[in-house]
Amino acid sequence: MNSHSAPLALICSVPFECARLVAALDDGEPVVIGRKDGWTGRLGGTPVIILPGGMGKTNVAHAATALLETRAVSGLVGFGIGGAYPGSGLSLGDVALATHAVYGDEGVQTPDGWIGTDAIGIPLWRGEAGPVFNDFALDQGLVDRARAALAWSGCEVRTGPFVTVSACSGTDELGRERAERFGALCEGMEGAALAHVCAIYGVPFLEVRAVSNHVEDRDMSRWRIAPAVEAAQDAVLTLAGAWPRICNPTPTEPEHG
Ligand SMILES: O=C(O)c1cccc(C(=O)CC[C@H]2O[C@@H](n3cnc4c(=O)[nH]cnc43)[C@H](O)[C@@H]2O)c1
Repeated sequence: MNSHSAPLALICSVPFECARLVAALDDGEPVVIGRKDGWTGRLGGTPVIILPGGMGKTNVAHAATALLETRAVSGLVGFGIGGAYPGSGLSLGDVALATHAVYGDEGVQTPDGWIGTDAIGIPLWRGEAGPVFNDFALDQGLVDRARAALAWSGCEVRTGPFVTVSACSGTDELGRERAERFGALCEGMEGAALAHVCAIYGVPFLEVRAVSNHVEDRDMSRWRIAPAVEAAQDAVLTLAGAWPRICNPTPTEPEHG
């Protein structure tokens, strides 16, 4: 199987984030990957593997590694719900695409505050483009084509850095701090780990999230999980259907970066 006919991997955190995609599969079949339950099939004509890896970095890194060690894929989309940072311009239910997947709390907590792995001097990954510390820059051309496909389907999305945290930012202060430090739109608990594993395996990667909550002093009564779950899956359906165009730039199309 060459990489163009290989399936697109779709990895989320918790099973409710992918339930409607699973229901929409053509020729859907259950599959077990890395001892986790997933599904194969087609969405919008594109072969896909849907795998809810579990919440957090370790779970999705395990799921992605188990998948990429055993199957060829044409790309991997990490998706789900997320918290919008202050100043992002994002509202509940809005969809955003990552330009960078940034580890937001890998590093050192000092008396003067948090510093990243660059301060330690040990990169998390050494790619062809050099050492990567906390910030995995995604393929700008891939992101641009994904955004265009979403816009064409009527879904205008913001693009910008996404932060991945182990401990959710449940205070106004931490939300402002992380938004400013990383110039980020939103946060989740998985994306950078998926970007990291995809960098190791040389797999094209996108992260798409829909806003379930604002990052603020924790108040679960203000979260709107169900509409965000729907919006994220709508976006993934569009990306899956457009995937042949997203992953294969036409020869005349200018590439960024
Ligand atoms: O109870 C809490 O305070 C809480 C904190 C973070 C996430 C949850 C969830 O129930 C959802 C798990 C899932 O959602 C993503 N997510 C959504 N909003 C945020 C956020 O503001 N910060 C970090 N992660 C978020 C995350 O990727 C999880 O997989 C409950």
